[in-house]
Amino acid sequence: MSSNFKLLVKNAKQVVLVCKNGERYLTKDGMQNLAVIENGSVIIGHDGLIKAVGNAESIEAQFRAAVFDKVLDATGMCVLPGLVDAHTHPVWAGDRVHEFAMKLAGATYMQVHEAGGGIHFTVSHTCAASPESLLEGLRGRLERMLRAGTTLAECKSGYGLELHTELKMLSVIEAARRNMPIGISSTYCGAHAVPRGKTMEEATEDVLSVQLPAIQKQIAAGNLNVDNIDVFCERGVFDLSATRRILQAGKDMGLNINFHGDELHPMNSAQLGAQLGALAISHLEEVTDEGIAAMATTKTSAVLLPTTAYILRLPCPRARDMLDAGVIVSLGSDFNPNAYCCSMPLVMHLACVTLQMSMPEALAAATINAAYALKRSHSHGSLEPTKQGDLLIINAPRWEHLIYQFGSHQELIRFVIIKGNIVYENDKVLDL
Ligand SMILES: N=CN[C@@H](CCC(=O)O)C(=O)O
Ligand SMILES: [Zn+2]
Repeated sequence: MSSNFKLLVKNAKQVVLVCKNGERYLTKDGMQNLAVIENGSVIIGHDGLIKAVGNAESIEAQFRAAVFDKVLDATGMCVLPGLVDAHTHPVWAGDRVHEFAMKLAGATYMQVHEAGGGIHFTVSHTCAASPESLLEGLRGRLERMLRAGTTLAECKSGYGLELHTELKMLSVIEAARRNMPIGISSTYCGAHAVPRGKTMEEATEDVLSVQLPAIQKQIAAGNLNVDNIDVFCERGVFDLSATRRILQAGKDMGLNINFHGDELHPMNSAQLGAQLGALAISHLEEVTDEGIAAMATTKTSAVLLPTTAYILRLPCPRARDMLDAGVIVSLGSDFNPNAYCCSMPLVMHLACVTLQMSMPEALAAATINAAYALKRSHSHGSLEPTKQGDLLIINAPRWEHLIYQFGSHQELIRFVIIKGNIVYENDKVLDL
């Protein structure tokens, strides 16, 4: 007999929907009061979409006669939406463990960068690497993210800074997008640093008249999907006017504006992003009150990256002020050779402890709001009928354990499911 549905996850102690009325993002009280069903079940169809989610008894009564390809009994466990990582740099060669030692000894991020290390070090290794080896590295990192519960990740280029290597990175991201189960939002970040030997003006011209047109051609030919445009808007990197020109050119090509701003110095990046209709701005450690107000008005998401302030010992972004102002706060791992963290559960933990977010706020920021920052919240970020069937099953009696037990996602996550398919199963999870 042919089955009616792909998957039934039944009898979970809690099913965290996050939201249940089709909200595209959450702010203020909405982030504090997440939708949670006690003793719930979820059904996913053959098309990979959620067909029903609700109280276990009523789902049982309603679908008594249905046939499922697979049934998972989640008794004693909790179901959460797949996590969304709104900011990563996962394509590169050459680690920077030696720089970690320098920074621990007192060097700042910009001192390392200006001495030819940092992004420049990664650029020289990435330029020299073959696409095959970059793809192998990317695959391992995305698998690590997936095992930590990430089912949709933003992935940036930006360690090429010239056309050939930027295209190589975007093609590697495209290959992962076509062949791996994890969802990917692809970002062109050719203006991640000013290449050695060039001025900012020359680098800006190269992005505008060489790189962007060539990328546009590849998109039109169906060889690449690129979703977002990014610039590192920072003193000594790209100033406000160069950032504006590049972001506007990307927007004119149909890309979403999603860029690095106000990280090390107040640059008025948030105000610029709001003026340009940016979907999201990342970092914001140095955002001003005016910047916060502008982002709240234009519904530009603030992608906060607690690993950056932690590892560089920077002042933390003012998450509470942003939340109180009604900014759509989301979270990302900022995975890169400077901040080697693939784990959104750990990022949520840091957000709670170092940014003073509550656990529901952190989960909303790592699901529906991160999906909003990638323009995917119509299909991702909550467990609601018609959305993609991406979820985690954790072996704990309350969902908050995923944040509370920091560094323990390997012990907690029992299943990761994407489009109703089990993409990771951990049968070593024991009752703790
Ligand atoms: N700040 C700029 N870009 C990255 C760091 C990239 C790197 O150091 O390689 C970030 O988001 O933290
Ligand atoms: Zn970054």
